[in-house]
Formats: sequence, C-alpha cells, structure tokens
Amino acid sequence: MAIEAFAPAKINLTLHVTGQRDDGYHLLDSLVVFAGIGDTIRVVPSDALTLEIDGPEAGGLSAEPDNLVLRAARLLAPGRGAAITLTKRLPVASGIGGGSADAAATLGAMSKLWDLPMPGAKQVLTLGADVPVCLSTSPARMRGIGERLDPVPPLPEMDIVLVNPRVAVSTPAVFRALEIKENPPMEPDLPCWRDLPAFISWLGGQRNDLAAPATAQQPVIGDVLDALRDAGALFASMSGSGATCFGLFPPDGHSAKSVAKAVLFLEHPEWWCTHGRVL
Ligand SMILES: C[C@](O)(CO)[C@H](O)COP(=O)(O)OP(=O)(O)OC[C@H]1O[C@@H](n2ccc(N)nc2=O)[C@H](O)[C@@H]1O
Ligand SMILES: Nc1ncnc2c1ncn2[C@@H]1O[C@H](COP(=O)(O)OP(=O)(O)OP(=O)(O)O)[C@@H](O)[C@H]1O
Repeated sequence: MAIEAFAPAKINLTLHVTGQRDDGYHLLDSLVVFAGIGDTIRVVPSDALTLEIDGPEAGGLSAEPDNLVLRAARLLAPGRGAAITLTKRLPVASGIGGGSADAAATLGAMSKLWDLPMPGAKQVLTLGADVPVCLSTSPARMRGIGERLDPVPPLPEMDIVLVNPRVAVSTPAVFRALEIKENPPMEPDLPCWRDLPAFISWLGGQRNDLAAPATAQQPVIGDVLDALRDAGALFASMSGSGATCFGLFPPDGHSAKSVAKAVLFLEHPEWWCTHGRVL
C-alpha cells in the first residue's frame, strides 16, 4: 500500500512581526494561505526508514537524517520503517515553507500508513514554526511563533504567481536584521471581504515586516516585486523571509498563467516562476 500526500506552498499574504520572546523567536501575526503548487510525498511500508528525492528542485537538498521529512517520520513513528519519496518542486529555503510543508505531509501520510495518532502541537512545533499551519493547508491567521492558529473569514477566489530570483535567504539572518521587533499586529477581527477588490484594497494596508531586511540582503527581491507589479498583479509582496514573492491575479485561469509563462519566463528565464490557484 502506498500513501501519497501533497505538500502545498505556504504563502504569507501578510507578515507582521509584533515582538520577540526571551528565547529569540519572534512573535508573528500573519495571514497564511496555500497554493495548488507544491511537493509530493509518497510513503510505502519498508523494513528501514529511507528517503529518495526526485523532481526539478531535488538538487537543492540531500536526503540527510536532518531532512525535515525524516525528522517528521521519526517523530511520528520512532523505529518504524518506510520508504519515502519526496518529489521536490518548491525551491529550498525560499520563504514558501517547502520543508515545513514536506514535514506536515509526511506526518499525515505516516499516520495514515500506520494508523497512528498525530503528535501533539508542542512536538509538531519542534520541527519548525511553520509546520503547525502547514498541517491544515487552509487559510489561517497565524500568531505566536506559529503555534496559534485561527480560521479567517472566507477569502475571494484568486490565482497566484510565485517568483523566486534564485537567491538563497537565511530565515534567522533576516529576522536578526529586522531593526524594530515590535510592530503593530493586524486588527483584532479581520473584516469579511465582500469580493476580490475589497480584499486587495485591505491587503494594501498590510505589511511583510521582513521584506525590508530581506531586500537589503538581496536587492533582486525589489526587481521581482517591480516585475510582478509591471505585469499587472493586483497585489504583490514577499512571502515569509523571502526571497519568493507572489502576485495575485483574478481567478480567470489565464491572467496568472500568461504572466508566469509569457512575461516573466521570457524576461527572466533565470528566475523560478510558476502559477496556480490559491487553495
Ligand atoms: C518566517 C516564516 O516563514 C513565516 O511563516 C516562519 O516563521 C519561519 O518558519 P520556519 O522556517 O519553520 O522556522 P524555524 O525552522 O522554526 O526557525 C528558523 C529560524 O528562524 C527564526 N524564527 C523563526 C520563526 C519565528 N517565529 N521567529 C524566529 O525568530 C529563528 O532564528 C529560528 O531559528
Ligand atoms: N524536505 C525539505 N525541504 C526543504 N528544506 C529542507 C527540507 N529538509 C530540511 N530542509 C532545510 O530546511 C531549511 C529551510 O528550508 P525551507 O524550504 O523549508 O525554507 P523556507 O521556504 O524559507 O521556509 P519558511 O517559509 O518556513 O521559512 C533549509 O536550510 C533546508 O536545507
């Protein structure tokens, strides 16, 4: 029996850094969504725990024991064997939570395979601050360091273009470079957006507080945002600690596709660029 699980890209549509804990971790207030773009995990029973990585982004990663897929498998079922295949499509260390999504998908697949309960919230968080939100793959308001999750009002349908300029950004380095650690959160109750224009207009008043320090380290992030805006994105920003940026488009099935395939692909073939639907 093989179990397959999709590990979708996580996108921080907003990312407000609201404080810092004594242990150095930052407090966040973030509207997180997922896209129909991601990695795949395939698990089959086996005597030993093994990992094979294939897919277009496999080169960015090795199947070392500290791979988040193997760490998740060991956390859920210590000592049990499984042959896991990770098909890597999301660029590594790019702000769209690839490793966290893989860990969450592995936990889900392994718990089905072995009929085991999922680990508790505290244990899940030890795999990464983004793993709890990646377990649900539905839009959420994420607070604390990533452990406090609340549902959000229904979001309008939208398409998304993701662009990574192929520069690595270190999450700890970007957090460290953030000068002001206490910034305002989002409003206590998120509004009920009546349609896509209302949602876009609301997003225009939000922030990603990590965008400035990330762009200072990798100025090409500014070029990516300009390219998305010039191409007609309704809204463009950076996800997580970067360097991946996203542009939002009407859910008409062709706007995002033509921007991703024609404009950006032709203008910047050196960038990673893809499109999909916001889930
Ligand atoms: C920036 C975000 O992508 C927003 O969703 C996440 O908070 C990062 O989540 P992640 O990559 O799963 O993060 P982890 O692997 O847990 O942490 C990597 C490093 O980022 C910093 N870190 C992470 C999350 C957080 N709330 N505060 C932090 O300061 C810490 O230096 C930590 O050592
Ligand atoms: N399965 C995995 N996929 C991606 N990265 C992994 C994986 N396992 C371990 N890692 C390591 O985790 C680190 C973060 O990778 P990841 O792709 O999750 O970053 P990210 O997209 O910036 O995440 P976030 O948005 O949560 O900050 C990298 O240094 C990478 O080597």
